[in-house]
Amino acid sequence: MPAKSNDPFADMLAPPANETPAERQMREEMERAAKLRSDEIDEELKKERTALKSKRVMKLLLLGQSESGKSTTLRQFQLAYTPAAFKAERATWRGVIQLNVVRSIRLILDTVVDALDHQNGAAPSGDDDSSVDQVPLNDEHDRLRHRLDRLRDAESKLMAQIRAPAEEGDGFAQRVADKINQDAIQARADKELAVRANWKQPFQRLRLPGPRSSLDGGDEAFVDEPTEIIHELRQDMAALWNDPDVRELLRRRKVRIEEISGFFLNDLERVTARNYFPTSDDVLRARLKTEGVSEYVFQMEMPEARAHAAEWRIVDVGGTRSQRAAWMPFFDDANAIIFLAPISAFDQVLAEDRSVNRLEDSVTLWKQICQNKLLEHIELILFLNKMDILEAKLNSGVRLAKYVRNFGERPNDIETAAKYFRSKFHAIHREYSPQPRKFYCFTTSVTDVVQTSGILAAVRDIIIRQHLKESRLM
Ligand SMILES: Nc1nc2c(ncn2[C@@H]2O[C@H](COP(=O)(O)OP(=O)(O)OP(=O)(O)O)[C@@H](O)[C@H]2O)c(=O)[nH]1
Ligand SMILES: [Mg+2]
Repeated sequence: MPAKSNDPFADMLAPPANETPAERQMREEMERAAKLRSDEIDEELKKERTALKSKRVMKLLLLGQSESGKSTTLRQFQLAYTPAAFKAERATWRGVIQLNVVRSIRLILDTVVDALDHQNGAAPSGDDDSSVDQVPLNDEHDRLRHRLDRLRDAESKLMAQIRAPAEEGDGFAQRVADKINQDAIQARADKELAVRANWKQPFQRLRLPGPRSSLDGGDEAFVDEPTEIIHELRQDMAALWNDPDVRELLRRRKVRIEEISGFFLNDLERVTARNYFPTSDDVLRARLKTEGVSEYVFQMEMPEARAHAAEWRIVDVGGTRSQRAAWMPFFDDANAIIFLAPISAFDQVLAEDRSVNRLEDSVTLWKQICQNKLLEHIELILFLNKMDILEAKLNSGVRLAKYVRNFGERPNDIETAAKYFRSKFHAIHREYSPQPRKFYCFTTSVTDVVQTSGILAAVRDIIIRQHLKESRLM
Protein backbone atom coordinates (compact mmCIF):
# COMPACT_ATOMS: atom_id res chain seq x y z
CA MET A 1 0.00 0.00 0.00
CA PRO A 2 1.56 3.31 -1.04
CA ALA A 3 2.38 5.67 1.78
CA LYS A 4 0.03 8.61 2.29
CA SER A 5 1.55 11.86 0.98
CA ASN A 6 0.90 15.27 2.46
CA ASP A 7 -0.84 16.38 -0.74
CA PRO A 8 -4.60 15.66 -0.59
CA PHE A 9 -5.01 16.19 -4.36
CA ALA A 10 -2.21 13.74 -5.19
CA ASP A 11 -3.91 11.24 -2.89
CA MET A 12 -7.25 11.75 -4.62
CA LEU A 13 -5.74 11.26 -8.07
CA ALA A 14 -3.58 8.29 -7.11
CA PRO A 15 -4.67 4.93 -8.50
CA PRO A 16 -6.73 2.78 -6.14
CA ALA A 17 -4.55 0.73 -3.79
CA ASN A 18 -6.13 -2.63 -4.70
CA GLU A 19 -6.08 -2.13 -8.51
CA THR A 20 -5.89 -5.38 -10.55
CA PRO A 21 -3.58 -5.50 -13.65
CA ALA A 22 -6.66 -5.49 -15.96
CA GLU A 23 -8.10 -2.46 -14.16
CA ARG A 24 -4.77 -0.74 -14.37
CA GLN A 25 -4.51 -1.31 -18.13
CA MET A 26 -8.01 0.09 -18.64
CA ARG A 27 -7.25 3.11 -16.47
CA GLU A 28 -4.04 3.87 -18.31
CA GLU A 29 -5.82 3.63 -21.68
CA MET A 30 -8.51 6.04 -20.50
CA GLU A 31 -5.88 8.43 -19.21
CA ARG A 32 -4.04 8.33 -22.55
CA ALA A 33 -7.27 9.10 -24.44
CA ALA A 34 -8.10 11.94 -22.05
CA LYS A 35 -4.60 13.37 -22.45
CA LEU A 36 -4.93 13.20 -26.23
CA ARG A 37 -8.27 15.04 -26.15
CA SER A 38 -6.88 17.61 -23.72
CA ASP A 39 -3.91 18.27 -26.03
CA GLU A 40 -6.30 18.65 -28.95
CA ILE A 41 -8.35 21.21 -27.05
CA ASP A 42 -5.18 23.12 -26.11
CA GLU A 43 -4.16 23.17 -29.76
CA GLU A 44 -7.60 24.43 -30.85
CA LEU A 45 -7.51 27.18 -28.25
CA LYS A 46 -4.06 28.21 -29.38
CA LYS A 47 -5.20 28.38 -33.00
CA GLU A 48 -8.25 30.40 -32.04
CA ARG A 49 -6.13 32.88 -30.11
CA THR A 50 -3.73 33.30 -33.04
CA ALA A 51 -6.65 33.74 -35.42
CA LEU A 52 -8.19 36.37 -33.19
CA LYS A 53 -4.90 38.19 -32.96
CA SER A 54 -4.47 38.24 -36.72
CA LYS A 55 -8.08 39.25 -37.31
CA ARG A 56 -7.62 42.89 -38.11
CA VAL A 57 -10.53 45.25 -38.02
CA MET A 58 -10.06 48.59 -39.69
CA LYS A 59 -12.50 51.26 -38.72
CA LEU A 60 -13.01 54.25 -40.95
CA LEU A 61 -15.24 57.12 -39.92
CA LEU A 62 -16.93 59.46 -42.39
CA LEU A 63 -17.45 62.92 -40.93
CA GLY A 64 -18.60 66.28 -42.23
CA GLN A 65 -21.64 68.55 -42.27
CA SER A 66 -24.95 67.47 -43.77
CA GLU A 67 -24.84 67.12 -47.57
CA SER A 68 -21.06 67.00 -47.58
CA GLY A 69 -21.08 63.64 -49.40
CA LYS A 70 -20.49 61.10 -46.59
CA SER A 71 -23.16 58.61 -47.62
CA THR A 72 -22.15 59.02 -51.26
CA THR A 73 -18.57 58.13 -50.31
CA LEU A 74 -19.88 55.10 -48.44
CA ARG A 75 -21.81 54.05 -51.57
CA GLN A 76 -18.58 54.42 -53.58
CA PHE A 77 -16.85 52.03 -51.17
CA GLN A 78 -19.71 49.58 -51.64
CA LEU A 79 -19.49 49.91 -55.41
CA ALA A 80 -15.71 49.37 -55.32
CA TYR A 81 -15.52 46.49 -52.84
CA THR A 82 -18.87 44.67 -53.00
CA PRO A 83 -20.10 45.58 -56.51
CA ALA A 84 -22.53 42.67 -56.77
CA ALA A 85 -24.32 43.70 -53.59
CA PHE A 86 -24.32 47.35 -54.70
CA LYS A 87 -25.89 46.42 -58.03
CA ALA A 88 -28.43 44.15 -56.39
CA GLU A 89 -29.59 47.03 -54.25
CA ARG A 90 -30.04 49.56 -57.02
CA ALA A 91 -33.74 48.76 -57.30
CA THR A 92 -34.33 49.93 -53.75
CA TRP A 93 -33.25 53.43 -54.79
CA ARG A 94 -36.03 53.90 -57.33
CA GLY A 95 -38.44 55.35 -54.76
CA VAL A 96 -35.80 57.73 -53.42
CA ILE A 97 -35.03 59.05 -56.90
CA GLN A 98 -38.74 59.43 -57.65
CA LEU A 99 -39.03 61.43 -54.44
CA ASN A 100 -36.06 63.57 -55.45
CA VAL A 101 -37.87 64.35 -58.73
CA VAL A 102 -41.11 65.19 -56.96
CA ARG A 103 -39.24 67.41 -54.52
CA SER A 104 -37.57 69.40 -57.33
CA ILE A 105 -40.92 69.85 -59.08
CA ARG A 106 -42.57 70.90 -55.85
CA LEU A 107 -39.91 73.59 -55.33
CA ILE A 108 -40.62 74.96 -58.80
CA LEU A 109 -44.36 74.80 -58.16
CA ASP A 110 -43.98 76.73 -54.89
CA THR A 111 -42.25 79.50 -56.81
CA VAL A 112 -44.84 79.45 -59.60
CA VAL A 113 -47.77 79.49 -57.16
CA ASP A 114 -46.22 82.38 -55.30
CA ALA A 115 -45.74 84.30 -58.56
CA LEU A 116 -49.32 83.54 -59.65
CA ASP A 117 -50.64 84.72 -56.29
CA HIS A 118 -48.69 87.96 -56.62
CA GLN A 119 -49.98 88.41 -60.13
CA ASN A 120 -53.56 87.89 -58.98
CA GLY A 121 -53.09 90.20 -56.03
CA ALA A 122 -53.61 87.33 -53.61
CA ALA A 123 -50.15 87.43 -52.07
CA PRO A 124 -49.80 88.66 -48.50
CA SER A 125 -48.62 92.25 -48.47
CA GLY A 126 -45.31 93.15 -46.93
CA ASP A 127 -42.86 90.76 -48.65
CA ASP A 128 -42.66 92.82 -51.75
CA ASP A 129 -39.64 93.34 -53.77
CA SER A 130 -41.37 90.87 -56.06
CA SER A 131 -42.11 93.25 -58.90
CA VAL A 132 -38.45 92.87 -59.85
CA ASP A 133 -38.73 89.08 -59.63
CA GLN A 134 -42.05 88.88 -61.39
CA VAL A 135 -42.45 87.20 -64.78
CA PRO A 136 -45.93 87.28 -66.38
CA LEU A 137 -47.48 83.83 -66.16
CA ASN A 138 -50.61 82.73 -68.00
CA ASP A 139 -53.60 80.41 -67.62
CA GLU A 140 -51.63 77.47 -68.94
CA HIS A 141 -49.20 77.81 -66.00
CA ASP A 142 -52.18 77.84 -63.68
CA ARG A 143 -53.66 74.70 -65.29
CA LEU A 144 -50.27 73.01 -65.15
CA ARG A 145 -49.88 73.58 -61.45
CA HIS A 146 -53.37 72.22 -60.77
CA ARG A 147 -52.69 69.10 -62.80
CA LEU A 148 -49.41 68.60 -60.92
CA ASP A 149 -51.24 68.71 -57.61
CA ARG A 150 -51.57 64.94 -57.85
CA LEU A 151 -47.84 64.65 -57.19
CA ARG A 152 -48.60 65.25 -53.53
CA ASP A 153 -50.34 61.92 -53.48
CA ALA A 154 -47.35 60.17 -55.03
CA GLU A 155 -45.05 61.93 -52.59
CA SER A 156 -46.90 60.90 -49.45
CA LYS A 157 -47.18 57.30 -50.68
CA LEU A 158 -43.48 57.13 -51.48
CA MET A 159 -42.60 58.60 -48.08
CA ALA A 160 -44.81 56.04 -46.37
CA GLN A 161 -43.18 53.20 -48.35
CA ILE A 162 -39.67 54.29 -47.50
CA ARG A 163 -40.47 54.91 -43.87
CA ALA A 164 -42.36 51.64 -43.34
CA PRO A 165 -40.95 49.80 -40.33
CA ALA A 166 -38.51 47.11 -41.26
CA GLU A 167 -39.12 43.53 -40.20
CA GLU A 168 -36.59 41.77 -38.08
CA GLY A 169 -34.38 38.99 -39.27
CA ASP A 170 -33.59 40.29 -42.73
CA GLY A 171 -30.07 39.34 -43.81
CA PHE A 172 -29.47 42.82 -45.12
CA ALA A 173 -29.05 44.01 -41.56
CA GLN A 174 -25.74 42.18 -41.43
CA ARG A 175 -24.24 44.58 -43.91
CA VAL A 176 -25.81 47.78 -42.88
CA ALA A 177 -26.35 47.82 -39.15
CA ASP A 178 -28.73 50.29 -37.65
CA LYS A 179 -26.62 51.16 -34.65
CA ILE A 180 -28.33 54.05 -33.01
CA ASN A 181 -31.65 55.68 -32.99
CA GLN A 182 -33.96 52.93 -34.15
CA ASP A 183 -36.86 55.30 -34.41
CA ALA A 184 -35.08 58.22 -35.95
CA ILE A 185 -37.26 58.47 -39.00
CA GLN A 186 -38.34 62.01 -39.26
CA ALA A 187 -39.53 64.50 -41.76
CA ARG A 188 -37.75 67.69 -40.78
CA ALA A 189 -39.07 71.21 -41.02
CA ASP A 190 -37.47 71.46 -44.44
CA LYS A 191 -39.47 68.36 -45.37
CA GLU A 192 -36.39 66.59 -46.61
CA LEU A 193 -36.83 62.89 -46.31
CA ALA A 194 -34.58 61.29 -43.75
CA VAL A 195 -34.50 57.63 -42.89
CA ARG A 196 -32.67 55.30 -40.63
CA ALA A 197 -29.91 53.07 -41.92
CA ASN A 198 -31.98 49.97 -42.70
CA TRP A 199 -34.66 51.75 -44.68
CA LYS A 200 -34.11 49.43 -47.62
CA GLN A 201 -35.56 46.36 -45.96
CA PRO A 202 -39.21 46.86 -46.90
CA PHE A 203 -38.12 47.34 -50.50
CA GLN A 204 -36.48 43.95 -50.64
CA ARG A 205 -39.95 42.50 -51.01
CA LEU A 206 -40.94 44.71 -53.91
CA ARG A 207 -40.49 43.22 -57.32
CA LEU A 208 -38.87 45.79 -59.52
CA PRO A 209 -37.97 45.44 -63.14
CA GLY A 210 -34.36 44.45 -63.50
CA PRO A 211 -32.03 45.90 -66.08
CA ARG A 212 -32.76 44.44 -69.50
CA SER A 213 -30.61 41.38 -68.93
CA SER A 214 -32.39 40.63 -65.67
CA LEU A 215 -31.33 37.21 -64.39
CA ASP A 216 -34.73 36.27 -63.08
CA GLY A 217 -35.99 36.70 -66.61
CA GLY A 218 -38.83 39.00 -65.56
CA ASP A 219 -39.72 41.79 -67.95
CA GLU A 220 -42.84 42.44 -66.01
CA ALA A 221 -42.35 45.71 -64.17
CA PHE A 222 -43.46 46.36 -60.65
CA VAL A 223 -45.61 49.43 -61.14
CA ASP A 224 -46.90 50.77 -57.88
CA GLU A 225 -49.26 53.69 -57.52
CA PRO A 226 -46.63 56.46 -57.14
CA THR A 227 -44.79 55.17 -60.21
CA GLU A 228 -48.05 55.24 -62.16
CA ILE A 229 -48.85 58.81 -61.07
CA ILE A 230 -45.33 60.03 -61.85
CA HIS A 231 -45.44 58.33 -65.23
CA GLU A 232 -48.82 59.88 -66.10
CA LEU A 233 -47.59 63.35 -65.13
CA ARG A 234 -44.25 63.12 -66.93
CA GLN A 235 -45.22 65.44 -69.77
CA ASP A 236 -46.61 68.07 -67.41
CA MET A 237 -43.42 67.92 -65.34
CA ALA A 238 -41.31 68.31 -68.47
CA ALA A 239 -43.52 71.19 -69.66
CA LEU A 240 -43.02 72.97 -66.33
CA TRP A 241 -39.27 72.44 -66.23
CA ASN A 242 -38.74 73.42 -69.87
CA ASP A 243 -41.02 76.45 -69.85
CA PRO A 244 -38.97 79.58 -70.67
CA ASP A 245 -41.12 81.83 -68.41
CA VAL A 246 -40.72 79.47 -65.49
CA ARG A 247 -36.97 79.28 -66.08
CA GLU A 248 -36.79 83.05 -66.13
CA LEU A 249 -38.83 83.28 -62.93
CA LEU A 250 -36.48 80.80 -61.21
CA ARG A 251 -33.46 82.72 -62.44
CA ARG A 252 -34.78 86.03 -61.15
CA ARG A 253 -35.67 84.54 -57.80
CA LYS A 254 -32.29 82.80 -57.59
CA VAL A 255 -33.86 79.36 -57.18
CA ARG A 256 -31.07 77.19 -58.55
CA ILE A 257 -32.82 73.84 -58.83
CA GLU A 258 -29.86 72.25 -60.66
CA GLU A 259 -27.66 72.84 -57.62
CA ILE A 260 -30.00 71.17 -55.17
CA SER A 261 -28.98 67.63 -54.23
CA GLY A 262 -30.90 64.87 -55.97
CA PHE A 263 -31.42 66.78 -59.22
CA PHE A 264 -32.87 64.51 -61.93
CA LEU A 265 -35.00 66.90 -63.99
CA ASN A 266 -32.69 66.68 -66.99
CA ASP A 267 -33.37 62.92 -67.01
CA LEU A 268 -37.14 63.19 -66.63
CA GLU A 269 -38.09 60.93 -69.51
CA ARG A 270 -35.86 58.12 -68.26
CA VAL A 271 -36.60 58.30 -64.54
CA THR A 272 -40.37 58.66 -64.96
CA ALA A 273 -40.62 55.54 -67.16
CA ARG A 274 -42.87 52.82 -65.78
CA ASN A 275 -40.00 50.33 -65.95
CA TYR A 276 -37.31 52.72 -64.70
CA PHE A 277 -34.38 50.94 -63.09
CA PRO A 278 -31.73 53.14 -61.42
CA THR A 279 -28.19 53.03 -62.79
CA SER A 280 -25.14 53.14 -60.48
CA ASP A 281 -24.73 56.81 -61.34
CA ASP A 282 -28.33 57.51 -60.36
CA VAL A 283 -27.76 55.84 -56.98
CA LEU A 284 -24.70 58.02 -56.38
CA ARG A 285 -26.58 61.17 -57.32
CA ALA A 286 -29.68 60.37 -55.27
CA ARG A 287 -30.21 62.34 -52.09
CA LEU A 288 -31.32 60.68 -48.88
CA LYS A 289 -30.41 62.35 -45.62
CA THR A 290 -28.92 60.07 -42.95
CA GLU A 291 -30.46 59.93 -39.48
CA GLY A 292 -28.41 58.15 -36.84
CA VAL A 293 -25.44 56.00 -37.76
CA SER A 294 -24.98 53.23 -40.28
CA GLU A 295 -22.10 50.84 -40.64
CA TYR A 296 -20.88 49.04 -43.75
CA VAL A 297 -18.76 45.96 -43.11
CA PHE A 298 -16.71 44.17 -45.76
CA GLN A 299 -13.52 42.13 -46.14
CA MET A 300 -10.46 43.76 -47.67
CA GLU A 301 -7.50 41.68 -48.79
CA MET A 302 -4.36 42.76 -46.96
CA PRO A 303 -1.27 43.15 -49.14
CA GLU A 304 1.18 41.90 -46.51
CA ALA A 305 -0.66 38.62 -45.94
CA ARG A 306 -2.82 37.67 -48.87
CA ALA A 307 -4.35 34.77 -46.97
CA HIS A 308 -5.89 37.21 -44.53
CA ALA A 309 -8.59 39.63 -45.36
CA ALA A 310 -9.02 42.36 -42.83
CA GLU A 311 -12.50 43.31 -41.83
CA TRP A 312 -13.25 46.91 -42.67
CA ARG A 313 -15.98 48.85 -40.98
CA ILE A 314 -17.01 52.15 -42.47
CA VAL A 315 -19.19 54.26 -40.24
CA ASP A 316 -21.47 56.88 -41.79
CA VAL A 317 -23.17 59.42 -39.56
CA GLY A 318 -25.81 62.10 -39.94
CA GLY A 319 -24.15 65.49 -40.38
CA THR A 320 -26.77 67.99 -39.20
CA ARG A 321 -25.83 69.92 -36.08
CA SER A 322 -28.26 68.08 -33.81
CA GLN A 323 -26.72 64.74 -34.79
CA ARG A 324 -23.08 65.56 -34.19
CA ALA A 325 -23.21 64.52 -30.52
CA ALA A 326 -23.70 60.94 -31.76
CA TRP A 327 -20.25 60.96 -33.43
CA MET A 328 -18.25 60.82 -30.21
CA PRO A 329 -18.70 57.15 -29.25
CA PHE A 330 -17.06 56.18 -32.56
CA PHE A 331 -13.86 58.18 -31.97
CA ASP A 332 -12.36 55.63 -29.58
CA ASP A 333 -11.47 52.79 -31.86
CA ALA A 334 -11.33 54.48 -35.26
CA ASN A 335 -8.22 53.94 -37.41
CA ALA A 336 -8.88 56.84 -39.72
CA ILE A 337 -11.34 59.59 -40.50
CA ILE A 338 -12.37 60.89 -43.87
CA PHE A 339 -13.53 64.44 -43.31
CA LEU A 340 -15.60 65.88 -46.14
CA ALA A 341 -15.72 69.62 -46.71
CA PRO A 342 -18.04 70.56 -49.59
CA ILE A 343 -16.15 73.64 -50.73
CA SER A 344 -18.73 74.50 -53.37
CA ALA A 345 -21.02 75.60 -50.52
CA PHE A 346 -19.15 78.87 -49.87
CA ASP A 347 -22.25 80.87 -50.84
CA GLN A 348 -24.79 78.71 -49.00
CA VAL A 349 -26.19 78.47 -45.48
CA LEU A 350 -26.98 75.44 -43.30
CA ALA A 351 -30.50 74.08 -43.77
CA GLU A 352 -30.78 73.60 -39.99
CA ASP A 353 -29.51 77.10 -39.14
CA ARG A 354 -29.83 79.66 -41.87
CA SER A 355 -27.65 82.14 -40.01
CA VAL A 356 -24.56 79.97 -40.55
CA ASN A 357 -22.52 79.93 -43.74
CA ARG A 358 -21.80 76.33 -44.81
CA LEU A 359 -18.12 76.91 -45.51
CA GLU A 360 -17.63 78.52 -42.11
CA ASP A 361 -19.37 75.57 -40.49
CA SER A 362 -17.03 73.14 -42.29
CA VAL A 363 -13.98 75.10 -41.18
CA THR A 364 -15.16 75.15 -37.55
CA LEU A 365 -15.85 71.42 -37.63
CA TRP A 366 -12.43 70.74 -39.16
CA LYS A 367 -10.78 72.70 -36.35
CA GLN A 368 -12.70 70.70 -33.75
CA ILE A 369 -11.73 67.39 -35.32
CA CYS A 370 -8.06 68.41 -35.68
CA GLN A 371 -7.73 69.49 -32.06
CA ASN A 372 -9.71 66.63 -30.48
CA LYS A 373 -7.40 64.76 -28.08
CA LEU A 374 -9.24 61.48 -28.61
CA LEU A 375 -8.29 61.65 -32.27
CA GLU A 376 -4.68 62.76 -31.96
CA HIS A 377 -3.24 59.42 -33.17
CA ILE A 378 -5.77 58.93 -35.92
CA GLU A 379 -5.09 59.56 -39.59
CA LEU A 380 -7.16 62.47 -40.84
CA ILE A 381 -7.91 62.41 -44.53
CA LEU A 382 -9.52 65.52 -45.95
CA PHE A 383 -11.79 65.46 -49.01
CA LEU A 384 -12.34 68.92 -50.48
CA ASN A 385 -15.54 67.73 -52.10
CA LYS A 386 -18.03 68.86 -54.74
CA MET A 387 -15.26 70.17 -56.97
CA ASP A 388 -17.51 69.72 -60.03
CA ILE A 389 -20.13 72.02 -58.52
CA LEU A 390 -17.46 74.52 -57.45
CA GLU A 391 -16.09 74.60 -60.97
CA ALA A 392 -19.53 75.11 -62.54
CA LYS A 393 -20.28 77.85 -60.02
CA LEU A 394 -17.05 79.75 -60.65
CA ASN A 395 -17.48 79.35 -64.42
CA SER A 396 -21.00 80.74 -64.20
CA GLY A 397 -19.53 83.97 -62.81
CA VAL A 398 -20.07 83.60 -59.05
CA ARG A 399 -17.09 85.34 -57.46
CA LEU A 400 -15.46 83.51 -54.57
CA ALA A 401 -13.93 86.73 -53.20
CA LYS A 402 -17.42 88.12 -52.59
CA TYR A 403 -17.96 85.42 -49.95
CA VAL A 404 -14.36 84.73 -48.88
CA ARG A 405 -12.79 88.16 -48.51
CA ASN A 406 -9.23 86.87 -48.12
CA PHE A 407 -9.38 85.27 -51.54
CA GLY A 408 -8.83 88.83 -52.74
CA GLU A 409 -7.76 89.50 -56.29
CA ARG A 410 -6.75 85.94 -57.11
CA PRO A 411 -8.09 84.53 -60.40
CA ASN A 412 -11.61 83.15 -59.96
CA ASP A 413 -10.80 79.72 -61.38
CA ILE A 414 -11.01 76.19 -60.03
CA GLU A 415 -7.24 75.57 -59.74
CA THR A 416 -6.62 78.76 -57.77
CA ALA A 417 -9.67 78.18 -55.58
CA ALA A 418 -8.67 74.55 -54.84
CA LYS A 419 -5.13 75.60 -53.98
CA TYR A 420 -6.43 78.34 -51.71
CA PHE A 421 -8.79 76.02 -49.80
CA ARG A 422 -6.13 73.36 -49.51
CA SER A 423 -3.67 75.75 -47.89
CA LYS A 424 -6.35 77.12 -45.52
CA PHE A 425 -7.35 73.66 -44.30
CA HIS A 426 -3.69 72.63 -44.07
CA ALA A 427 -2.88 75.63 -41.88
CA ILE A 428 -5.67 74.68 -39.46
CA HIS A 429 -4.46 71.08 -39.43
CA ARG A 430 -0.94 72.23 -38.59
CA GLU A 431 -2.00 74.71 -35.95
CA TYR A 432 -4.67 72.68 -34.16
CA SER A 433 -3.35 69.08 -34.19
CA PRO A 434 -2.16 68.26 -30.62
CA GLN A 435 1.01 66.78 -32.16
CA PRO A 436 2.43 66.91 -35.68
CA ARG A 437 0.82 64.54 -38.18
CA LYS A 438 0.76 64.10 -41.90
CA PHE A 439 -1.74 66.12 -43.93
CA TYR A 440 -3.64 64.01 -46.45
CA CYS A 441 -5.88 66.00 -48.76
CA PHE A 442 -7.76 65.11 -51.93
CA THR A 443 -9.87 67.30 -54.18
CA THR A 444 -12.90 65.17 -54.99
CA SER A 445 -16.25 64.88 -56.70
CA VAL A 446 -17.49 61.76 -54.99
CA THR A 447 -20.33 61.28 -57.45
CA ASP A 448 -17.67 60.57 -60.09
CA VAL A 449 -17.00 56.81 -60.10
CA VAL A 450 -13.73 56.75 -62.02
CA GLN A 451 -12.03 59.57 -60.12
CA THR A 452 -13.28 58.37 -56.76
CA SER A 453 -12.21 54.73 -57.19
CA GLY A 454 -8.60 55.91 -57.58
CA ILE A 455 -8.89 58.09 -54.49
CA LEU A 456 -10.42 55.27 -52.44
CA ALA A 457 -7.49 53.04 -53.37
CA ALA A 458 -5.10 55.75 -52.15
CA VAL A 459 -7.09 56.08 -48.92
CA ARG A 460 -6.93 52.30 -48.42
CA ASP A 461 -3.13 52.39 -48.80
CA ILE A 462 -2.76 55.26 -46.31
CA ILE A 463 -4.78 53.35 -43.72
CA ILE A 464 -3.00 50.06 -44.29
CA ARG A 465 0.42 51.73 -44.12
CA GLN A 466 -0.52 53.35 -40.83
CA HIS A 467 -1.81 50.06 -39.48
CA LEU A 468 1.44 48.29 -40.39
CA LYS A 469 3.44 51.01 -38.71
CA GLU A 470 1.38 50.67 -35.56
CA SER A 471 1.58 46.88 -35.48
CA ARG A 472 5.38 47.07 -35.76
CA LEU A 473 5.44 49.44 -32.81
CA MET A 474 3.31 47.13 -30.69
N1 LIG B 1 -22.32 67.00 -58.03
C1 LIG B 1 -21.92 66.45 -56.88
N2 LIG B 1 -22.84 65.99 -56.02
C2 LIG B 1 -22.39 65.43 -54.87
C3 LIG B 1 -21.03 65.31 -54.56
N3 LIG B 1 -20.92 64.70 -53.36
C4 LIG B 1 -22.17 64.44 -52.96
N4 LIG B 1 -23.07 64.87 -53.87
C5 LIG B 1 -24.53 64.81 -53.78
O1 LIG B 1 -24.90 65.58 -52.67
C6 LIG B 1 -26.00 65.00 -52.01
C7 LIG B 1 -25.68 64.85 -50.55
O2 LIG B 1 -24.70 63.85 -50.36
P1 LIG B 1 -24.80 62.83 -49.16
O3 LIG B 1 -23.71 61.83 -49.40
O4 LIG B 1 -26.18 62.35 -48.99
O5 LIG B 1 -24.42 63.78 -47.95
P2 LIG B 1 -24.20 63.37 -46.41
O6 LIG B 1 -22.93 64.00 -46.00
O7 LIG B 1 -24.34 61.92 -46.23
O8 LIG B 1 -25.42 64.15 -45.74
P3 LIG B 1 -26.21 63.78 -44.36
O9 LIG B 1 -26.65 62.36 -44.47
O10 LIG B 1 -27.35 64.74 -44.32
O11 LIG B 1 -25.24 64.01 -43.25
C8 LIG B 1 -26.30 63.69 -52.74
O12 LIG B 1 -27.39 63.91 -53.62
C9 LIG B 1 -25.04 63.41 -53.52
O13 LIG B 1 -25.31 62.73 -54.71
C10 LIG B 1 -20.08 65.82 -55.50
O14 LIG B 1 -18.86 65.79 -55.30
N5 LIG B 1 -20.59 66.38 -56.63
MG1 LIG C 1 -25.69 60.77 -45.25
